[in-house]
Parts: sequence; C-alpha cells; structure tokens
Amino acid sequence: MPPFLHIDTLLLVYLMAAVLMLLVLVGGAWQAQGRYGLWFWTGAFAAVVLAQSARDLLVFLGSPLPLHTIGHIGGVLSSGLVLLGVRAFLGLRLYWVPICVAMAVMSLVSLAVVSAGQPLGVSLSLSLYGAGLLRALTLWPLLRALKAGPSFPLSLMASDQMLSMLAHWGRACMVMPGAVDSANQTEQANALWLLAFIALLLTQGFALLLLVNERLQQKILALVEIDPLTGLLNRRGLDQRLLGLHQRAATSERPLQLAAAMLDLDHFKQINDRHGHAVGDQVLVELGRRLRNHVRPNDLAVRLGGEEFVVLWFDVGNDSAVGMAERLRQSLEQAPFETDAGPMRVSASVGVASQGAAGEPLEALLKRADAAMYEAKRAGRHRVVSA
Ligand SMILES: Nc1nc2c(ncn2[C@@H]2O[C@H](COP(=O)(O)OP(=O)(O)OP(=O)(O)O)[C@@H](O)[C@H]2O)c(=O)[nH]1
Repeated sequence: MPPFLHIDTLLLVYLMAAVLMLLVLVGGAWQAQGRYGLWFWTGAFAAVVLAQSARDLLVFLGSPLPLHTIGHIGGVLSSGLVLLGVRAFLGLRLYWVPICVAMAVMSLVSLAVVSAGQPLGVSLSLSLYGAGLLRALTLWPLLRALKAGPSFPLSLMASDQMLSMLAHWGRACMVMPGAVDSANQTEQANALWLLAFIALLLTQGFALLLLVNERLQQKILALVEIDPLTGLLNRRGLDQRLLGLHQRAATSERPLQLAAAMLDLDHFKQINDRHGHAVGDQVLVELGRRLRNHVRPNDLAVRLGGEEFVVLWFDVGNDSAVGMAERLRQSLEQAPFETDAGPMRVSASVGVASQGAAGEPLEALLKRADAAMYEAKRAGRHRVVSA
C-alpha cells in the first residue's frame, strides 16, 4: 500500500481538512453574523475536529475504552448539526428539540454498548447507522428545494448528503463485528473508506461555500432588479425577465405576445404637496401591493419610475387587455388607500397597447401604451384608452 494511504496519514488529512473548513466557516459565520445557519455548520466541523483530536489524545493517554467512543459521538453530532444547518439555510422550521434528543440518544447508545462490554466496532456501527439516518433527514429538504428550481450548489450538496448517507450505512455494515468476513477489515479497505469520508467532508464544505455564494448573488440581483419602495420589479428587472422570456420563446413554436397597460396616478403631486412625501410613499406602496395581488404569477407588474407603473400580460389579445386594464383601474378607485393622513381616494389613467404583430420591440410597445396613457390624461383622467 502506498505510504500516503496509511491510516495514520489519512486520519491526519481528515483532521486537517476539517480544521481548514472550520477556520473558513468561523470567519464566514462571523462576517455573515450567523445568517444562513452558518453557526450550525461551524459546529458540525468543530464536532469533527474536537472529537477526532480528543479521541487521539485519550488513546495516547491509555484512557478506558468507553471514552474512545468520543470519535463515534463526534460523527453523530456533526451529522445532526449539518441537518440543523441545512434546515436553517433553507429557512425551514428547525425541530431542534427532536433533533437534539435524537443526537443525545444515539451518543448515549454508542457509549453504553462499550460500557456494557461490547467491542468498539458495535458502538461505531450503531453510531454510523444513526449518522446515516441524520444524513437521510438532511437529504429530504434538499431534494424538495431542488424541485423548486435547478441549482448547481444545491445539487452538489444533495449528492454529497446522499453519498454520505450511503457511505455511513455501508461502513456501518462493514464494521459490525462478525457481520462480514475479515477481508473487508484489511487496512487497505479501511484506508479506502477513510479516503471516501475525506472526499465527502471536503465536498460538503465546498458545496456550502457555493450555496452561500449563490444566495448572496441572488440577494444582490434582487437589490438591483427590485424597486425597494414597492417591492415590484424595476425597469432593469423587467428587461432581464423579458430577455429570458424572449430567449425561451425563440426556441419554442409560439412567439411571445405581450399586452402592456401603462398606469399613472392622477394628481399625485397634490398628495405629496398636501400631505408630504411620506404619505405619497404610502400611496405608492399600497398601489404596488394592489398591482401584485391583481396580476397572475406569470404576468409582470413593474414600477418604471416615479408614479408610473406598467403591467404586462402574456398571450392576451387587445380586447381582453382593455377589459383587464379597466378592472384594474376600478379596483384602485373602489377602495380608499389607507395612509397616515387617513383614507385617500386615488385614481389612475391607463394606456393599453398590445403587440399586434409578434416581435414588436418592447420599447415600441411601451411607447404606444405611454401615448395612450397621455391621451387618457388629456381626455379627463381616471379612464382607460387603447392605443
Ligand atoms: N412620494 C413620492 N413621490 C414621488 C416619487 N417619485 C415621484 N414622485 C412625485 O410624483 C409627482 C408626479 O407629478 P406629476 O408628474 O406632475 O403628475 P401628477 O401630479 O400625478 O399629475 P397627472 O399625472 O398629470 O395627473 C411629483 O410630485 C414627484 O415628486 C416617490 O418615490 N415618492
């Protein structure tokens, strides 16, 4: 066997890999103020490092056999903390009481069997079965999150947890005394198992870093593409969505057909002048909320700037668009807007245009809708005009 495959060398590599990940995570968790469940992840790597070092020290000091199970307990704690870390990262309920109870029971069983005179292999096997179970529980929410949309870091983490689960259970079968023939217990086989666990540990750490990176990128994109006051898409967000939709439409049989309703509040300046900018902002926030509630998930509601909004409907003809715009306009006028200056009646002028010929540039469509909206203003406001 090559010298680098010696168990002692590999154990050291395993420890060093865990220390490396721990250091990266302590820094990351500190900087992120514990967001994304990073303290749980830090705990998971710390459990590996502490348990492994403590075990080596106890063996060196010749301490009683039951205490050597600390290494097995470390594996269970690490898997439990990874489970909590994944749940915290995904924003799920932690269920930390049942998870902690499960970890405690598994640790006690691991300790008790050796105290009762059973060989260390039994304790190791049982703790590996337990840790594998915790990995299976970790895999479940990851797979559910993947169903919502593809993500390379999530896939990597899910694959790592699945392989980790299988590795824990596979190893548990191998180390149970008498369960398999002794050929599986050679130093070479042990070294290969250890190599697999090192690879899984490193993959887990890197998958986590990629996950956090992806989450931060999503946050930055949201800041750039979402209007902070109303929570609606801004112009840049609209362009990005349409770019994606056009790319998808280019590969499908059906061309993208849009209808736009350009909406501008009437005499909004008076609200600002009479009641102040803060009340004006409250009106805009409420308008954003109503637009969001009004459009279907596939349609887009956008704040283009100031008090100018646009709603985009997909695969809707001009007549339907005019009808929908009229219902939208009436829904704004029907119920007063609640503000700090009391309930306020608000009306809007709306211009509607639809892409007669497929492929009309968005800019041209919005221009026609805008012209129709100004026509509505000229005709006396609070009405819908079709381009
Ligand atoms: N409170 C608040 N006001 C804004 C915001 N953005 C633009 N405004 C105001 O919106 C008002 C727009 O006024 P005008 O373009 O004259 O339009 P209007 O008073 O609604 O009159 P018509 O559109 O002709 O009916 C200006 O007073 C802007 O200061 C914002 O984010 N918050």
